[in-house]
Amino acid sequence: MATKLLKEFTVEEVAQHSKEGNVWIIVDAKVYDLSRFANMHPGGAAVLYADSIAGKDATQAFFGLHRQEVLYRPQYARLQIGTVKGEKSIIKPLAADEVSQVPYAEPSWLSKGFSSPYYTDSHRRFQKAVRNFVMEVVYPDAQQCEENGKRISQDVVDKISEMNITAMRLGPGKHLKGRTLMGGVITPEEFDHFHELIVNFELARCGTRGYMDGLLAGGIIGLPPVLNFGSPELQAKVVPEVLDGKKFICLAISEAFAGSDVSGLQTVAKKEGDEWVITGTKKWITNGTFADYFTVACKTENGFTVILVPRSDELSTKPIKTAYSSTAGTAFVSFDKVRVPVANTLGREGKGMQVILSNFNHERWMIASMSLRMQRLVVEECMLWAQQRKVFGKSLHAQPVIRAKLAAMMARVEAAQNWLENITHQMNNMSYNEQSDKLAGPIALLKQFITRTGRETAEDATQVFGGRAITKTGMGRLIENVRGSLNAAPALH
Ligand code: HEM
Repeated sequence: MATKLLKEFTVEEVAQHSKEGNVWIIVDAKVYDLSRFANMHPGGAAVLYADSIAGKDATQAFFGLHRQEVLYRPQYARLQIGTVKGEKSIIKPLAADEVSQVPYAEPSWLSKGFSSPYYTDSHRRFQKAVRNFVMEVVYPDAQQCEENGKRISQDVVDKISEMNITAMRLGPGKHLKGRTLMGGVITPEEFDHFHELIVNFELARCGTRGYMDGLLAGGIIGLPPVLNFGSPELQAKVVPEVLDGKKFICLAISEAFAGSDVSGLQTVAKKEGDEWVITGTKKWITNGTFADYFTVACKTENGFTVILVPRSDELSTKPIKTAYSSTAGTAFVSFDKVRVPVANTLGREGKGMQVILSNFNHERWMIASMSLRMQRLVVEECMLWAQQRKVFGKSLHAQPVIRAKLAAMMARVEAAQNWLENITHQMNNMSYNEQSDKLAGPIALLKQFITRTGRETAEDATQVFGGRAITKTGMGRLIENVRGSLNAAPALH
């Protein structure tokens, strides 16, 4: 709504409208006519007729109870009928690519006056482009799917494929060759693991944990074995289909019989001529409900073998209800004598454990980075809420107990960020094999640390937000959503 076209009212004029059926209020120098809305107000009509609210400046009361974005939703924005004469609004919505001014809401390299040895102009250009894209294209879909549990919309898949976001989430490498990244804002040759970290961070800012996995996370962990261990023919067919968003792939390792104990897997592949015949089940398979390909760890005669299995009549998936939104597409997968060519073997027969373990590094690094960015989002939410919310006559922010919690949250994200950036720098300077050899330990420790700090941050945020931290709407919406994933970030397969 263009503010300048609206009428100006004096405070006295607004005060004339303070009764049931005729109630105006002021919020941040804007005048709202709530006469007809009152009966539909989610917080009830009565609160709007209170002497301290009706016909008055209700800015403080409003921001003590609502998210700022409430006022930007079209159905509420149109309740504004004017502005207050001689007063100016202070609160402005952030532009899509704008950096938050809330302390510690952004990694320090994005904050004014800070420098970093890791990020160049290329990363800065790239970060702006990715944030803009995520806020405009991904964020709205994320909010919707998180709520209704539907899988990511194909329109968003097409757009992220056009930007080559799925390809970039696999890290730097040959799969980027000839691809235009974020409309050409950087070249494939420039792209490194810090660019990739930026993609993970910006996506995680959607603050929707189910959708984050639904956002083709299955492919981020399911495609690398094809890229690194598949035959050239298999790669030529499968990689473009997946990176262009035409087909979906997931990683199928965990079973009801064996989760983290990979060596306990019971899905069996038996060779018959030039085919594998696969029988067994897989559980907790992220994106499995809509995947076209399954990167499957199987027990074979001489150890473990990883095999690429296309969906077929003998392969069935059913959704598993989990703690987070079903938009993630978490599946139980059954293989009933599924036949696939031996040419679909990824890596050497009997050497599947190497394929599985080398894949874990990148997966853990990705999960750690997304979890950390969500923790920073929680810091931002808590800081905003602590400023807005008044209790015992002062803002939450002025209460020592709350300040101590905020400080602890900030210290944790800063510590983890520094460690993560150091490891990312090592990844930039090591080959895939060197990373497998040298970084398995550091990355596993980092993930353990970040998921642990997530738990502590979730607990602190719950105390800061009180009962709101367990409601799916309103002020505590984000805290409620991320609580589960911060509490525990298991593997995705
Ligand atoms: C432009 C005016 C207003 C609009 C558009 C509006 C809209 C909303 C919405 C959408 C909610 C649901 C929760 C959320 O999404 O944040 C809500 C809740 C609520 N609103 Fe308002 N509201 C307005 C003004 C006020 C005012 C002036 C008060 C004053 C006391 C108030 C008190 C409440 C309360 C108590 C709740 C329930 C909060 C909770 O459960 O935590 N609202 N309002």
